[in-house]
Amino acid sequence: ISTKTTLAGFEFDNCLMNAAGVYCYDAAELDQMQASKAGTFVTKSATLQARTGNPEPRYLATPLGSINSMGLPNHGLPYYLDYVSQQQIAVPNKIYFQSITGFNIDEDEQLLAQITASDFKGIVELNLSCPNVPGKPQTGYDFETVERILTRVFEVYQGPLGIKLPPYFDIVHFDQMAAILNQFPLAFVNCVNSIGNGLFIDAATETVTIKPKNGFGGIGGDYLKPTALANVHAFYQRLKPEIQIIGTGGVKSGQDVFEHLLCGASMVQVGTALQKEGPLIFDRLTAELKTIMQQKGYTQIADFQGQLKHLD
Ligand SMILES: C=Cc1c(C(=O)O)[nH]c(=O)[nH]c1=O
Repeated sequence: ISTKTTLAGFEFDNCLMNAAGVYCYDAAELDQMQASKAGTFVTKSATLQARTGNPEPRYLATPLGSINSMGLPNHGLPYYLDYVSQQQIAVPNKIYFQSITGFNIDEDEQLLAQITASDFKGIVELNLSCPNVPGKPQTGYDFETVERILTRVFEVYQGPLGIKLPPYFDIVHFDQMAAILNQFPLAFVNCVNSIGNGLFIDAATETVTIKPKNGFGGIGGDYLKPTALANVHAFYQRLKPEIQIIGTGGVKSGQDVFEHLLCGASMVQVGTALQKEGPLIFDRLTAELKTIMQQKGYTQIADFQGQLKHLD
């Protein structure tokens, strides 16, 4: 039974990896991802300059998931390009993901120019959905800006590239966004980032639980899964077949992985549960997925990928 997958023309030994932002901030965390059963890793979204991020407390694990307002803390793009460059030598024949996010279209272009000038051979994940930079709107909810950014991106960058989207909650938005994305040679669309600006409070102390933005932060975990599956399936149904789907959101069991694949994902990312359990989670998720496949008589992901049945 194989859980390998293909994305952007590359084969990965396992269809599981981390979600950007989790276990990918520095070399120590990325080394743990590299040593895990994950098929590959994505770096923390990188900006032109290193950032310390928002004041703490800025992350809280909750019984059903997590809330975060990290504020894009990262070591800056050169740090991650150096790390991936080393890994491309240390562990060759493996493709890595570099997440990037600019604060405007010119910064996106500068980030991509740095990647082009480097020896990076992997896949770029352009984050259009960071909900936690005060005063910065969710690019993914501004359709005209998304179209403008993608037009510029594909004018300047020739390598494999996909985007990380926020969750959408309206069928019309799936239609409008898919119509925009189908114009571009995207390798993939990653659905979804956290649900922006949720609020988790402590009734005992009558207080919010994270400091930034008066306690408002991105929501992950169990709360997110139905929305994540809907976004995966909606874009799987609407996008041209050349644009694959990465499924992210609410994955903490082999069944959750199976559901994302059934909805149309080609790769599945793990965030909140990885943060809680650590990289050994990939051993457990892989084993649980294989058990489900075996019970159903499947030997490879292609046997069931995207084949969610509707009620006619
Ligand atoms: C890159 C910023 C993000 C952050 C963050 O750094 O606050 N948190 C998220 O849940 N999603 C993001 O995309």
